[in-house]
Amino acid sequence: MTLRTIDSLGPLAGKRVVVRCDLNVPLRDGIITDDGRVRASVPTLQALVGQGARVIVVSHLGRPEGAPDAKYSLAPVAARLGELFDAPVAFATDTVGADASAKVDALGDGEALVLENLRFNPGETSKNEAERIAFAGELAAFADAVVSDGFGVVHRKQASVYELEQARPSAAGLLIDAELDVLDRLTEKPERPYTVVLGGSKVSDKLGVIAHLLPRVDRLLIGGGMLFTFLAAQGHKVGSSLLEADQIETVKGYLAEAVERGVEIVLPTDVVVAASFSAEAEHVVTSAHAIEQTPFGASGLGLDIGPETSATFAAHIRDSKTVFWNGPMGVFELAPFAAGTRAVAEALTEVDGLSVVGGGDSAAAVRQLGFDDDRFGHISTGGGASLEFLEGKQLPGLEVLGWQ
Ligand SMILES: Nc1ncnc2c1ncn2[C@@H]1O[C@H](COP(=O)(O)OP(=O)(O)OP(=O)(O)O)[C@@H](O)[C@H]1O
Ligand SMILES: O=C(O)[C@H](O)COP(=O)(O)O
Repeated sequence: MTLRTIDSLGPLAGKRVVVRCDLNVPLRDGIITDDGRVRASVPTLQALVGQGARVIVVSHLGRPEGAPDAKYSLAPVAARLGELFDAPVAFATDTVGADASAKVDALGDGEALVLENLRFNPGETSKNEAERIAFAGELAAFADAVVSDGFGVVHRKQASVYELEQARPSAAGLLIDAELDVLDRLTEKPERPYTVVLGGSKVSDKLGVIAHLLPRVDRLLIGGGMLFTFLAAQGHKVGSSLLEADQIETVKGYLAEAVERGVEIVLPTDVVVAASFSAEAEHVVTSAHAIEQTPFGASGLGLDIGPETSATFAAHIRDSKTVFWNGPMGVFELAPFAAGTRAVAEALTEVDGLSVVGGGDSAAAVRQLGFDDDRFGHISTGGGASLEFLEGKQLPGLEVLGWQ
């Protein structure tokens, strides 16, 4: 089955439409450092406003713990949307409280309103279905119809992604549709060699994906925070680098399975190790097998892949016909640790085939490092979501929209 489209909702002029976007953008001191996800949301919102709908935008930002937390406010995002949009964009300081109700009531045809962060409410991410249904019901009270367009979050069974869509007539927005168009090409007979590059810091989320990718890909290149769990699985010490100690046995299993399947898992041979987590920190390039033998000993932190690894990864990428990359190779936000991410991005731009970058921070990284979007086949707004889609999993946020 294919996705239900906005047209299936009938005429929307004068109707209140709640639109679930993924406006989870990187912020530094309250300033948006990459507005890619906001820009990606605009076509759907503009189409709805253009029809005279009353548009109520909902999203999460970061991982607040079910209560208001000023550093995760969507206020800067609402302001940015206002700049990108040809219509006034209001902002409610709560999600389903008095301010939201008053502003929803005041919304005119063809106007837009952003509600405060969904995750300030415990019902959004609750493991308890009844609590999610109750919160979805409060959101649904604002809606005649629901449009789901937060591709980056479709892998989450959360109230606004799954239960809300069942509480009102719902359809997929233009972004989800466009994302699936490209990602489908990666699941249906990708041209080979097919390489997946994994990095980033959501290590436990992404390690789980590897088991499902092994039967599908030819090569996995491992960088970023997750590389240290692989090195530890090979018996190497990793100093104070990011490590998921409880995943070491699982990773040993992946390494063995990869050998059986003839899939190459390519691990770094050198890394950049720093004395502390700071742009000014003293740092050295060292063998990936001697991380604790730098002057920083066991307190050394691996913050990037080294130059030899960058060259190896770049060669594997250039030699592929299909490449999917999720997760920066290092802490690219700090200039001394951005080289690995830059090298991988550069190589992706040289792929003779389809190259896809997925993930909020990965997309932010390539733009921050000066690469134009059009140098890649596609920049997906979903990191974890794209990976789980590529695994061939049924994702809750797509299932409720009719996708099978
Ligand atoms: N060696 C490392 N140690 C610590 N953090 C790292 C390391 N390498 C990369 N990172 C961090 O990983 C973060 C991005 O990881 P993340 O898994 O969130 O990627 P993503 O592209 O945003 O995917 P998603 O959309 O799923 O969030 C960056 O902030 C970067 O600094
Ligand atoms: O950044 C993402 O991958 C999405 O916005 C989902 O965020 P989450 O991993 O906190 O659910």
